[in-house]
Amino acid sequence: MITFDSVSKRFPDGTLAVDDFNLTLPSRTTTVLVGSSGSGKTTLLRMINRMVDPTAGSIRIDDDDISTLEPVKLRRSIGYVMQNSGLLPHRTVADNIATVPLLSGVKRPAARTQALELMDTVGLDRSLAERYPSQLSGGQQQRVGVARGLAVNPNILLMDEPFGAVDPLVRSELQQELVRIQKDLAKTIVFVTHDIDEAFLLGDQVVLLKTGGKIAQVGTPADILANPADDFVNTFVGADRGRRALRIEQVSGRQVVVDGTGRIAGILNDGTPT
Ligand SMILES: Nc1ncnc2c1ncn2[C@@H]1O[C@H](COP(=O)(O)OP(=O)(O)OP(=O)(O)O)[C@@H](O)[C@H]1O
Repeated sequence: MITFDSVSKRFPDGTLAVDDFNLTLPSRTTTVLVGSSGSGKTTLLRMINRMVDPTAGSIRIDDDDISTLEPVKLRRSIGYVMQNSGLLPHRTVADNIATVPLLSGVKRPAARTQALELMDTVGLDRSLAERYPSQLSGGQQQRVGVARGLAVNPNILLMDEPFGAVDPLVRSELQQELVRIQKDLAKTIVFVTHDIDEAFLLGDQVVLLKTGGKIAQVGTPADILANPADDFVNTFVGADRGRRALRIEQVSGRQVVVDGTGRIAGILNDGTPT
């Protein structure tokens, strides 16, 4: 469980990126932070692994106040996946995946074996192990990024717009893959996106943010769709716009999100124990 308790972040130039943020992120579920540009999503995410330290308040992981933990050690114990994958261009796929385990002292053969297993996990053919990032498609690069995030077998996986830069079809494949991986691995995932459809598809808990990290609404996708808190949420969710007029329907015993044209926009987590 990750707990934000009255957390604020003011950058040295005076920007108040996050203003008195309070939230609990339950373990083994996916929390999605969604909001427009500059609402503080990335700042909130980076405070969890101490890439950014708050100027007020505290963050706990289970019972540990993270300000008491050593930042490098903390960072290496938490998976981090970013947009544009952040892969090292002069290292092969296998070496990219094994970066953090190697830094943490895992021996090369063991790290390589594990990297190949992780390629299976994220749906990458092992024959790509010796390629360099520039020899992969954008979607394959993002899969390598996810594998690298999982390489330390973290309890927590932070994902900052990981699928933002790929085309819609590949994006949809990657989203479905993440749903599958999460069903198997049950990590505590914190996922940042601009895209409300992606948020509803992936989130057990969805947090809609306004400027300053102010929470407009937090809840399950079903809660937010059924009872948008105010006009801001309504507009963001697109409840009053044609194609995005999302509603929930039961199909074959599962809850699905259907858009204004009747197209299935996503499947909600059905809460089935894994
Ligand atoms: N290092 C910094 N120094 C000063 N201001 C910053 C810094 N990093 C972020 N900010 C500001 O803090 C606010 C929140 O930024 P943040 O990147 O957390 O938002 P975001 O919701 O992730 O935006 P985006 O979706 O565009 O990535 C913005 O006003 C941004 O300009």
